[in-house]
Amino acid sequence: MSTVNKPLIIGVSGGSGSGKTTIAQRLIKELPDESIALLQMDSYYKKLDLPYEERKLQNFDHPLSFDTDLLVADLKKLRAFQSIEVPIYDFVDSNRTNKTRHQEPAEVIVLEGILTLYEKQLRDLMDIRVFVDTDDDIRLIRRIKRDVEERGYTLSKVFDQYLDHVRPMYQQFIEPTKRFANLIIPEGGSNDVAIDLLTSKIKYLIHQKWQVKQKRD
Ligand SMILES: Nc1ncnc2c1ncn2[C@@H]1O[C@H](COP(=O)(O)OP(=O)(O)O)[C@@H](O)[C@H]1O
Ligand SMILES: Nc1ccn([C@@H]2O[C@H](COP(=O)(O)O)[C@@H](O)[C@H]2O)c(=O)n1
Repeated sequence: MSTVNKPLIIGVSGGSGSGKTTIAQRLIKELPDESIALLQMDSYYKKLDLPYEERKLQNFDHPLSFDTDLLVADLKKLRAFQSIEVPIYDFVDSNRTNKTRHQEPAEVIVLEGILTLYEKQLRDLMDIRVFVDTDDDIRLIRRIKRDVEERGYTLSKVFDQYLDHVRPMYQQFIEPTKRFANLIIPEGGSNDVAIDLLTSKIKYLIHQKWQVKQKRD
């Protein structure tokens, strides 16, 4: 399939709390005239057949905690302009629900998540690869706030999980994927220049595709 006949796929990676979701949402806001679908890798955590007490102790920062096969298959469907059923994940229950949400295909797909640049199969589907690079202390502060306020975790649970899983997995698997990025964005969602550059590049690529299509038709 030629690049003209497929959507633009943007991968946004970075550590937990780096600002990936904020960047993805800003892109959607800055491109009001484009059809954009946001896909979050968090939706693709594997279903765990374990009691709650064991589930919540799992390592959710390891590549094997994701159903990458399903994510790759869904991304390929979106790339072929087919709709998908995205699994719905419950962070409070620490498990995938039996529910899904319908996702229509779009001209631009933004895939956001801690390990989006880890799997070659995913990287190969992307037109632009972004790594959001935010200092560890800032990411930890944001994470404490979010997990306590939104996910009902205790401070002790947040600290244990950070030291046991989040920090070592970031160092082992997530941070090394920076070298696969075309664009590294320091300070995440508040980096207006980086957002402007990214938005302009996306608009340029869409325009280019449109021009090739016009010439061909
Ligand atoms: N530049 C920023 N300044 C202040 N707070 C921010 C900034 N970027 C993100 N946040 C906040 O930090 C938290 C984590 O950001 P989010 O975009 O969800 O990160 P991620 O998706 O990488 O985990 C959110 O509460 C968000 O509002
Ligand atoms: N049951 C779960 C599943 C995941 N996490 C944490 O979520 C982080 C990834 O999401 P971000 O939006 O922060 O990028 C990841 O670091 C997991 O530790 C969790 O705490 N519980």
